[in-house]
Amino acid sequence: MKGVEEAIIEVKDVYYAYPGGYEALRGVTLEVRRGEFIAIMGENGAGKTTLIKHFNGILKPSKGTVKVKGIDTRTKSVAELSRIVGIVFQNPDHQLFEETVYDEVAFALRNFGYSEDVIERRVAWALNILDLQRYKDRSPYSLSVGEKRRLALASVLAYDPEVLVLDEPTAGQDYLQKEKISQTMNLLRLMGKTVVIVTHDVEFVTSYVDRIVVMSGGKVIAEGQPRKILANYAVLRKANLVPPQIVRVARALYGKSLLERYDYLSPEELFNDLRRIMGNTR
Ligand SMILES: Nc1ncnc2c1ncn2[C@@H]1O[C@H](COP(=O)(O)OP(=O)(O)OP(=O)(O)O)[C@@H](O)[C@H]1O
Repeated sequence: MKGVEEAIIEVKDVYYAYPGGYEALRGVTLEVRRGEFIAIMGENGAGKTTLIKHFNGILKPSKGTVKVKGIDTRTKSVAELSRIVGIVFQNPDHQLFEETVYDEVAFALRNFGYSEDVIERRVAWALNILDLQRYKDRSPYSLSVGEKRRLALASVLAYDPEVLVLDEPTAGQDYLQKEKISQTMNLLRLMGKTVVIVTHDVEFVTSYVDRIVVMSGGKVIAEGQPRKILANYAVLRKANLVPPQIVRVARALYGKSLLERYDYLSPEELFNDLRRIMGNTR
């Protein structure tokens, strides 16, 4: 897909030092293309959250540039950029302000001046998708952590930004709710959205992303298709990531040297390949 879609976010040689002086980004260059799903992975403290905070201008680079739809983020307010790039942060408590779940999801829509009937439809749609409709009259603070995280996602989904950035979307979700998040990913794909997911969840990314960007020590240390990155033990080790189960099975079967050749991402791929090798067509 390289070179075909236009870049919607362009990060060019960005350095960022927090006020205390700690340099959390040390020369990051990255392009996110329209309609692409990418995962940013890396060990704790690698700089992932610091990087995504540059996407809607909460943080501005100390050096280098970040452009959103060709516009330098230094020239726009966070409110303006947030209409294009909606971020769902790791800690939902920082994003919930309203008295009811309904009002929480309606908040941005009211700010953007939508009519009440459009707001009502959009809120119901987003709450349904994330299995929160039954809580619509409750206080956001009465929800569990997993529910609060889904509520923060519903709020961003409802106002329909072009790019959605999700920081650890599957953390704290049980199996069923993880499925809800997965369905939401499929929906976003159908809607042609651009999605950036920050995650440590190697199993989750195998199904949803076109490209993985691996960060370590404030730098991008590798990027590429999931099947290449997730079979690269050296990169994964550097980023404190455990390879997906299927990669571990393939390594146990074929050994380290053949892992590049047998870069399965699902049990079905491995099974079909085994059938092919064994000549079993039943
Ligand atoms: N407000 C701050 N002031 C000073 N240093 C900070 C601040 N916020 C983050 N840092 C530091 O910057 C580095 C990068 O942090 P960041 O939150 O971007 O990492 P991360 O890759 O998102 O980690 P995690 O996987 O734990 O969420 C860390 O060493 C962190 O301690």
